[in-house]
Amino acid sequence: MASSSLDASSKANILAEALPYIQSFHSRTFVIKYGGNAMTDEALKAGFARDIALLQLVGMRPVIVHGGGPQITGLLERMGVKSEFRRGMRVTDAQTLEAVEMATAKINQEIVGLINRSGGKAVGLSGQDGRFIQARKLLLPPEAGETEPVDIGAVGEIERIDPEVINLLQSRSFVPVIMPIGVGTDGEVYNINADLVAGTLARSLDAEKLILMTNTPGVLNKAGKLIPSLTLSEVDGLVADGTLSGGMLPKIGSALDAVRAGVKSAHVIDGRVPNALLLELLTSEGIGTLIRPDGGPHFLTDSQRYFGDL
Ligand SMILES: Nc1ncnc2c1ncn2[C@@H]1O[C@H](COP(=O)(O)OP(=O)(O)O)[C@@H](O)[C@H]1O
Ligand SMILES: CC(=O)N[C@@H](CCC(=O)OP(=O)(O)O)C(=O)O
Repeated sequence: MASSSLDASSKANILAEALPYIQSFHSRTFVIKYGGNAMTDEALKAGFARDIALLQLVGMRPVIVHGGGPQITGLLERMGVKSEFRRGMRVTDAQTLEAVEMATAKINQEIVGLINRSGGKAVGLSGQDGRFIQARKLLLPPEAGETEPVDIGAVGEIERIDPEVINLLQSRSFVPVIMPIGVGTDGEVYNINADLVAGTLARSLDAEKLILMTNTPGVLNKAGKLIPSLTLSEVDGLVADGTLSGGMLPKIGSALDAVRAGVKSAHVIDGRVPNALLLELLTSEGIGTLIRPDGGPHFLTDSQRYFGDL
């Protein structure tokens, strides 16, 4: 946010602008999804960790859910395995699941380490810890030409999130850093899209905001221009006319589910912008796309409907 080239008065103005946000967001929970596509650069990752440490130190309660899609794909390539996706979900056989666990665990510890080195207090966990992300096998509803639901292996959908372990960590001022792995009733391990974990978690924790950090300036219109603000009902049209596609669909589905469930707003922001989080949370401008309620018709009744609509 502040650059060393700024004079003292500009720096003071920036701090003064941040103050009301720091006051009103004190003790509030922010679920931040850190997408694999936003963490390609080491300096950016370190900057993200510093921003998280700063938010924690001023009394806010960030909770991080990270992805790792490109990193998982990279590891599989090195193992000589080609990645396959169905409707945005990775087809996950036993070998792929192993790679998902390895790659996401590595990212998890890297983020935890960077936050801790920046003066924050972070703890890494997967949905297996305390069984807090309870999942079941996801079967994709049949589309045109298909008669049966589609089985894509060990991919999970969330049955329930038990927020107890997160509440406990937050009560002791730790920042939870969560990898997108869920557990079934018999201990089966599931690979879950990280956007879906973040959206459900934001609902369970009654978060102030859900912030989705990715590799685009926000939600773009057909001409490629940033849409600064969207209401729930406006999103329907963007899905119907194909403006939103691919990785943006689970993101928007999660954002809408969260906002409909009472999270005050969701934001899609560009994680490649230095200090993107601070700009979004502590300045009047904000960046990216804000998604907010409108009292209009609801998009997506549940994640099943999202999968069915693809
Ligand atoms: N209307 C849209 N606006 C912005 N991005 C879009 C849109 N429709 C599709 N996308 C795609 O969604 C991608 C972000 O999702 P994804 O690749 O899954 O990122 P992440 O790893 O951060 O979850 C963008 O890079 C872009 O290719
Ligand atoms: C089921 C499924 O597709 N899971 C994702 C989990 C990681 C993820 O969501 O990473 P990003 O947020 O970086 O895309 C995967 O295997 O790629």
